[in-house]
Amino acid sequence: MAEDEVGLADAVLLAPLTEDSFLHNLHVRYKRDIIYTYVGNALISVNPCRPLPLYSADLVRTYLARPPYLLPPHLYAITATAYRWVRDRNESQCIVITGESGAGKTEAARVCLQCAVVAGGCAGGAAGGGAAATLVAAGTLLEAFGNAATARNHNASRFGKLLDIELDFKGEPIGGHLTHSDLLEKERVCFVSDGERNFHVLYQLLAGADAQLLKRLKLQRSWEAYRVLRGRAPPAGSEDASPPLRPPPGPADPHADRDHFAFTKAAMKTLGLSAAECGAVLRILAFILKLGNVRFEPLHHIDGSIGARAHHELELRDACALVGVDPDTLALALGAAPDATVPPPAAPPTEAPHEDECSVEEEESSVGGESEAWSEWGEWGEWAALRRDRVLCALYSRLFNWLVRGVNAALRGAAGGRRSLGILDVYGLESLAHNSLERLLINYAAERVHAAVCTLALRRQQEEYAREGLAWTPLPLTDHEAAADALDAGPDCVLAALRDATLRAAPDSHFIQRLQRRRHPRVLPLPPDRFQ
Ligand SMILES: Nc1ncnc2c1ncn2[C@@H]1O[C@H](COP(=O)(O)OP(=O)(O)OP(=O)(O)O)[C@@H](O)[C@H]1O
Repeated sequence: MAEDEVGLADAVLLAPLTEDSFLHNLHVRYKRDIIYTYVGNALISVNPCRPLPLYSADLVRTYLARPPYLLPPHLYAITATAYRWVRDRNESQCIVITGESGAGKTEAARVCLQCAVVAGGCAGGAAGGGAAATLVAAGTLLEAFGNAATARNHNASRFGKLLDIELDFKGEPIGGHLTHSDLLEKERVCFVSDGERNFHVLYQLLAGADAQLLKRLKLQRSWEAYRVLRGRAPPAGSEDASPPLRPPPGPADPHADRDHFAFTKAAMKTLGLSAAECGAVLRILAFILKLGNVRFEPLHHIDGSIGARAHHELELRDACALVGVDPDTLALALGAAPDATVPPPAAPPTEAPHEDECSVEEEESSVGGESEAWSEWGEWGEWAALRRDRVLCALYSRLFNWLVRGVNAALRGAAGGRRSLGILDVYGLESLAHNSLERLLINYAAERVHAAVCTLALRRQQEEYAREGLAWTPLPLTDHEAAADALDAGPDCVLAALRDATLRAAPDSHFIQRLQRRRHPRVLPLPPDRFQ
């Protein structure tokens, strides 16, 4: 049976068009491995969760040569149409990919990029060389540093990105630009939830580095040796190297991390990073792994007060030697005196920053708080651990931004480049039991994109029907815009209240009280420190 005979290739033609008939159509097609279905100009892709023989350079050329309505629905049709508009009409286009986490957005973005690269090759450029190779290398590098295994997706993007591919008048890619939202889920670098993994590159380094490199970086091969990779913190009093409660999910192929390390290194080279820069990147990664292992123990000062001292001092010194930082200065900056001769730093704040920002579970569980002295130490130890985690988050985030700048420098097109073909791959919506500030902002960005898509695809269409006097049953639209407005529009919105509270350095409880006073109809404050 030909593909176009399985269900309907365009759901708009379903009669009656109901939610049930729509889902049934997708299901019928999916059972025959037909994962793509149109809804007018939009394409629905159902994740097959296994490789299908749907992609090839020859097929790209077929879609480039023929109009989309003569061929079955495919991402190539969407990309080829957008590509032709840029090339032939000199109008910039953007392919917007949305869906929840694990839906297949990143894979779809990869397919769109592959299609654009092959199309550029057909236009005269050497596919696989020049800007095309740089674009592919950029994808590989950012996936290594910006993706991680989560409970839902073994390769989840932890940042949103818009890749603009600049085309010349022949349609050949001559450069590009990557915009990322500066919203990398950086807290993952210091704390991984049970059953999840840290950023891929950290495992790749341990699995793929040869013995000499490991030695130079003072690293051990086993990821279990590193707290930031182990996931859940070990129970109180246990050794640092204790196994995780549940091992993080590794890639299906046991050698994948090792093999991907070679791809990541090759991508850095293709993007023009010098050997010295690549070495510095690896040293920073090693520093993160080692500093993450540094814990704190009580330090009794001569004046009777209690402070904190780095427990794994050798690890601290090794880590600092990698990046040229003085370990005593770093220990002091973290609030931990390197030895008793150093005076204790200023008193820790009365209101410690919220655990949302970085978990300190390990230290929390290792301090009993039974005596006054221990509870005092608990505050110090917790504060020092929190600072350590903040350093890790900030460092990784800056490293990531630096890499994105490097990618953009490598992608910079020839002056006077024409319009661009954009591929927007936003974060997937995720609702977890505990949603941190970063997750709130990620979901907020997704709501805004959904709002834009709904406005373009549905609301405007209905307005057009109304203008033309056509009879139709109006579709009830989920109001993504109102959800996003609750966060960012008007003086009563959540983000305005949060900004005020931050500027005043007010504790969480004040922020929640402020939300209570503002009585936003869509925001439910849950004192003392949460809201829905
Ligand atoms: N077209 C496809 N063919 C084969 N497998 C696919 C396809 N799309 C997705 N998958 C599988 O599903 C997994 C999740 O897809 P992907 O990483 O693209 O999701 P996502 O929507 O980008 O998720 P997140 O928002 O968490 O980054 C992929 O790693 C892959 O194994």
